[in-house]
Amino acid sequence: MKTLRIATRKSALALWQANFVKQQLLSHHSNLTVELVPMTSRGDQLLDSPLAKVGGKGLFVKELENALLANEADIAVHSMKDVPMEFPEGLCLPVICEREDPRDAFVSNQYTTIEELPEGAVVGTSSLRRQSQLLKLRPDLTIQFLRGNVNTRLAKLDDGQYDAIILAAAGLKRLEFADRISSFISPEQSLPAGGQGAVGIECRTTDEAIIKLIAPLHHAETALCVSAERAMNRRLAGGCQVPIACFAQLSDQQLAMRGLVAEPDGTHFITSQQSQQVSGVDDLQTAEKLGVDLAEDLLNQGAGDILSKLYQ
Ligand SMILES: NCc1[nH]cc(CCC(=O)O)c1CC(=O)O
Repeated sequence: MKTLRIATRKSALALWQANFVKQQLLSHHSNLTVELVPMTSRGDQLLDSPLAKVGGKGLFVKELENALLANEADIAVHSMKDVPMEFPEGLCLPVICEREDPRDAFVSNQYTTIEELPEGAVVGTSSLRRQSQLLKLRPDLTIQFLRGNVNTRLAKLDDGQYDAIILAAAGLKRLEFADRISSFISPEQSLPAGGQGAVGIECRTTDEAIIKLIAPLHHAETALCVSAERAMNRRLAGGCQVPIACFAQLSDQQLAMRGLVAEPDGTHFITSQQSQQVSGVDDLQTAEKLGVDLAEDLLNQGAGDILSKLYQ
């Protein structure tokens, strides 16, 4: 076939992910040529306002989806955590690659762990999910707004504006900043966002040849876990940046999942934990049911009240 065009955002992490997909494709198809089509998303332009206020996470994928629909690119590479629950007509996401470390990471130039931070220390994050879980552990901390790509956030930490910041371990590892990680935060202390650490590939639904071409990059176990997580988010309508967290893991045909909805100030937490036997890594139906059941358990415990207050 002709050159395969990959739509990508221009941030270092997005380019890393697009190049990763490119290299994987080249290793499976020796005669293929692949080209990146870098573009700026609205999410990248509006770096000074909280994502929830500027329209949620669809902002990172919309421009790339428009490029696919306009046939200016053939596939788009996304962080699954930024991908909304519904796809525009004509597009699908048939491939989810193997997950990198799903945990949040604590990054500081002076302190090793959250526990070690002095009373009233300033921690940078703009994620209500991270904020609520930090404040639950340490109600004395001051959470300060921090957005921008991974490199910008590290530079702001080094500027001395924060005592520590929280970032996804996956992004730091991929950009070779693993040495900046002071400690990994366990999922029990900071439950990740659905899809965190996983990269997905979106394309046109009718492009059968392309769907076949990218199929070898699919990692069924990751897709199973991420499907459960996305099903929970969809049931909670957790499209925007809200304090919703979940994490699914497969071991011996048993898919185990934890989920939570929290008050941003960390005073009220609703959590649920469930598991389901799956028939295999392709048992997406059971995975999605697990996600929905978990969401319904959270709603039965009152998660709807927290969420509707936030959406107002
Ligand atoms: N919201 C931005 C975003 N989207 C994906 C990642 C990290 C990498 C990943 O989850 O795959 C990040 C940065 C962060 O949360 O620190």
